[in-house]
Amino acid sequence: MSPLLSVRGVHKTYVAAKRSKVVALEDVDLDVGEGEIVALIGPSGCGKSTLLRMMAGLDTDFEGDLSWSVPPRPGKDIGFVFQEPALLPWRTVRRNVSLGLEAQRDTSEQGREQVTTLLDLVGLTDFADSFPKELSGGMRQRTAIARALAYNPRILLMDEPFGALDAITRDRLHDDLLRIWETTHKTIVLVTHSVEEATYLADRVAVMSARPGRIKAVHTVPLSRERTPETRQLPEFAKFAGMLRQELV
Ligand SMILES: Nc1ncnc2c1ncn2[C@@H]1O[C@H](COP(=O)(O)OP(=O)(O)OP(=O)(O)O)[C@@H](O)[C@H]1O
Repeated sequence: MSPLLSVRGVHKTYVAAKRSKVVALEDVDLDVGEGEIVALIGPSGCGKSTLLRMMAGLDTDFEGDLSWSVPPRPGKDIGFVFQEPALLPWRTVRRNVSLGLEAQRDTSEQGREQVTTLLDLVGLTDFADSFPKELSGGMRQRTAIARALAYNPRILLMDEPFGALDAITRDRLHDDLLRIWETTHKTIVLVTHSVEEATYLADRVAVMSARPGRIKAVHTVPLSRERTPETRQLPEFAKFAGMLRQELV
């Protein structure tokens, strides 16, 4: 079966201040299968966010090919979650989540029900009428995840979505994301700095090397798809995370 997204021979050079050039990505190849969770890890500045932004269609100024089995419809098929949730402070949680639907002028009953279902899925039903300032960091990020899912994108691109959270909240959100995945089977590409996060969440982990960013290796996570807090205690978990850590040095 052909992958949902195929990245082939991608090069990206930024022209920075004073016309100095930064080669951010060099000869990057990567496949992302339908329904797969792929983690991108690598040292700071290796081009993870750059690659994700290309996948999102936010950066089209590069060499190489990025092809989709079914081309994504702009504003509909790609959901993006950033490290900072960037919610609109004057809108309630429900109205932040429904933002994408409103932008598409979707005022259907089905759209409203989808928002209600998502609020339930991310555990925010009781906070639907709260404003962002009344939420914890984890709740804000849950709102951002629900917002990205509201228009039912085919792929969810997440750029260090849990990086700003404390360890306990982060672990909880990992389980929330896996629960969402079990319900939706969304394709997810996740940028992270954490080898544990990559191991716990992903089917495959792409390890990138330092500048210029290249894909050094792509590993299949040797764990069953069903991940529970006990998974973190398994010897295979520690061994795989340890191997990733070694690859990053
Ligand atoms: N708009 C830009 N103009 C010039 N250089 C840029 C720009 N954006 C990124 N870069 C450079 O491209 C390289 C890759 O940046 P990118 O943000 O993709 O890395 P990253 O792996 O996501 O980093 P981090 O893990 O620290 O978030 C870095 O050297 C960065 O300085």
